[in-house]
Amino acid sequence: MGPGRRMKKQGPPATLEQLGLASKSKRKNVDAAAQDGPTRKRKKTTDEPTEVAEPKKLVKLDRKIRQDIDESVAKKPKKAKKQFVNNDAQITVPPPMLIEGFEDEDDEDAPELVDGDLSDANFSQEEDEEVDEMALEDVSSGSGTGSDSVFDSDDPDAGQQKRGAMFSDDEDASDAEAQLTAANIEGLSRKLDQEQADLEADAQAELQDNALQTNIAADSDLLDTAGATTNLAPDLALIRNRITEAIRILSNFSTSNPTKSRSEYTDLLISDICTYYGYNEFLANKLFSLFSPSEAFAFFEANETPRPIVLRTNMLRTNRRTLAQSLINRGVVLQPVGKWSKVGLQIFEAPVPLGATPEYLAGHYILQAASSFLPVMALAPQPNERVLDMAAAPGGKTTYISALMRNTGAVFANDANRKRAKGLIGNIHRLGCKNVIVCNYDAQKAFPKILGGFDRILLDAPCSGTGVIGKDPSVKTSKNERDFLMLPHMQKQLLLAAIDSVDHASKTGGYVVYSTCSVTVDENESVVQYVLRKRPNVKIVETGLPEGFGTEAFKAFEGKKFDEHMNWARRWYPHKENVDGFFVCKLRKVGPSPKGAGVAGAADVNGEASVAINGVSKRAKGTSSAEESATDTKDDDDEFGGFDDEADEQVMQREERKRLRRKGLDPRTVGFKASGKAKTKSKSGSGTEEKSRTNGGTNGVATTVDKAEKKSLPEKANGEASAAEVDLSKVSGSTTLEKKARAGQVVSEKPKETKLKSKNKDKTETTKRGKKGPAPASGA
Ligand SMILES: C[S@@+](CC[C@H](N)C(=O)[O-])C[C@H]1O[C@@H](n2cnc3c(N)ncnc32)[C@H](O)[C@@H]1O
Repeated sequence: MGPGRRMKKQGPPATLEQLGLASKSKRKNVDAAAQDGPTRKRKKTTDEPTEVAEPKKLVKLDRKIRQDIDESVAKKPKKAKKQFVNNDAQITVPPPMLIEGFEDEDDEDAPELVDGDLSDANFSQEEDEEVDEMALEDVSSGSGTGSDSVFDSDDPDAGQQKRGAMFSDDEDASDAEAQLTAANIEGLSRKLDQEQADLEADAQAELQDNALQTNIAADSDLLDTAGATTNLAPDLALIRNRITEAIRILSNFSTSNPTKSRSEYTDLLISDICTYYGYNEFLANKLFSLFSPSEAFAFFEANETPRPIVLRTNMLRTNRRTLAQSLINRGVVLQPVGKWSKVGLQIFEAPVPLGATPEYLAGHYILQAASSFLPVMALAPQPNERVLDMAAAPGGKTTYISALMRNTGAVFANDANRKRAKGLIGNIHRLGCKNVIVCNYDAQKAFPKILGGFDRILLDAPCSGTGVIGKDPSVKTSKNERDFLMLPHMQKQLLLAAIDSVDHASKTGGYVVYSTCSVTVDENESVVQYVLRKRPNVKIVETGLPEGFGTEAFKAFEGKKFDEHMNWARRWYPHKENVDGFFVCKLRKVGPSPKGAGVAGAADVNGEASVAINGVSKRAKGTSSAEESATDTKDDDDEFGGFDDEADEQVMQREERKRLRRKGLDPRTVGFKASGKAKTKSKSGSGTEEKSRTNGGTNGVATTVDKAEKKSLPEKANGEASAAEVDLSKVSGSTTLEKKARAGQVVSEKPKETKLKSKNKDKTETTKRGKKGPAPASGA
């Protein structure tokens, strides 16, 4: 089997050497390894008999041509057969060799394979088959329900070309085709050439006809909008010339004697990009806006080919050197993916299906896009931690996390899509991950409500996939304006949930990594900026990835300014690093989330979701819940200092006055003091009566009223109702809209009957009191 499409077209991703990051001596080693591999492979490839490859090509021929072939075969089969030499005897398996370029440091991460580990690798055959079948089936099942519009950089289905390039289709070749001889092929080739020439001649004649009719053929101005697209089939060569010409002019606008305005050239360029590469106009505009014209061209060009195939060594089962050697023995041509990774191997040629080698089946590696190593490296999970992979299927990153933790601690691998969550299980088994718990929740709603207090969280968010167009060209036409409203909305919700679920007091962590395989600002910097605004207890930290690898994220975009440390987040592009487009941002939680954060951020985005009923801490990990509760009061003033306290106080006082009036009390007569009262309310954020007393309830009235209020609220199984109300004070610092929404929710938390009752009561009391004035305080 020859090199696949991507192997022929793509070079290796830029290594750190190319980025000027590696020492010269190490570079020599890598080069040596790279040279070694291809030489061996070439020998083997030329030795292989050609009849293995040829029938496969012919599978695609149409029926008429097949008939021709059959006829031809019938006429002279024997003569042709003679021309073949059976080279089987000459095929040699390269002897085991020690490969260079795999520094000893590779082994640093290799676990000591103790008996237990090995026994894992040695499943009984039956068990092996079962698990592998499941893994292969699940992994190839692709994006399932609910996530059809979202992308996974490692989804094997998203890259069908990849499979095409790596897996033999020989089984499909029919018997008749298998009998083809070289002579037939030669004849067929001549026939096809002739047909092709005829077709071209016809097309040319047709073009000339059209040109005569429309009188546009001899347009000398390349950048005239007519010409290339007026015909039924666009003249792609002309359009490409126009694209390069427009880029040349736009790149040196002042000196290139333009005949049109800059925006006209830009419009024409984008329109041509749509025609030439097949993007919808909305997406072409969005992507074009990220780059200079010439860089945009490079980006669109790079999207025309998939990225190189990369596999990740599973350090739970083996080490990279051993794995590389085994695969080289099978004729695979490979080299380390770059200095930035100790576990990645880039594949140049593979005469065997990489998804079915004994090493694959034994879980020694997983096929995984190089860029999808990056979020896990940034997350840097530590042994014995408690980690959540919030959107985990099919598990490329989960299993890497598990390996970095050396099978200790606990990794919760969640995915909202049930089918995909099941697929996770196959990979987890195959790779021998014993510290992973798979769950199937909508992370927007579930975390931290059901589980929180994690040391680290990875949110590899569902996204539009604009970074993986090379793998899935359907993105070019399927993503529209609506997607870029819906997806960021979901991403914001998920990221808020992640932040609220991590333990800021974790001794080893307290980190959230946000990543997408999209390059749009809406799904990346804007999402991070949004959560920074909503959660001032979070800050951006450096990813810890090698310097100079990737591009700094935007600090400003189209007039919007982002956080001063947004440049610590990183972007990767197909045209720059030859990896899938990717975004990684690492966040550190430095204080507890607001009380109202139990159902993360739900209120502010859609304005109607419920206020957090329960705080993070109540169900979070034992210690952290206590710690969060304990630090709540302490940290309120410092950690949430960025909140607009004054505005909050006004809202709270207004609410308090309303509440007193509903109770038939006159705020003035019960000693309601605007600021003091608000403070009392704020400090009662823990939801406990005691707390509101000790935290400076100005007088007994506040506590009494709280009690009365509690009674009027519906009893919830876990006594959460009152927490819902007091949460309001903790969710300060949000926008006016959000506050309004939240204020509304607090009210709507109460059952209608209660409101009605309360209204009636007000009425009754007012009637009773008449104009005599408000009821005395003691009546409360
Ligand atoms: C980019 S893929 C994750 C790829 C995965 N991290 C890996 O490396 O193998 C995004 C995943 O998010 C899941 N997803 C979408 N919406 C979700 C939600 N609300 N909660 C949890 N998972 C969700 C999708 O089913 C999809 O599997």
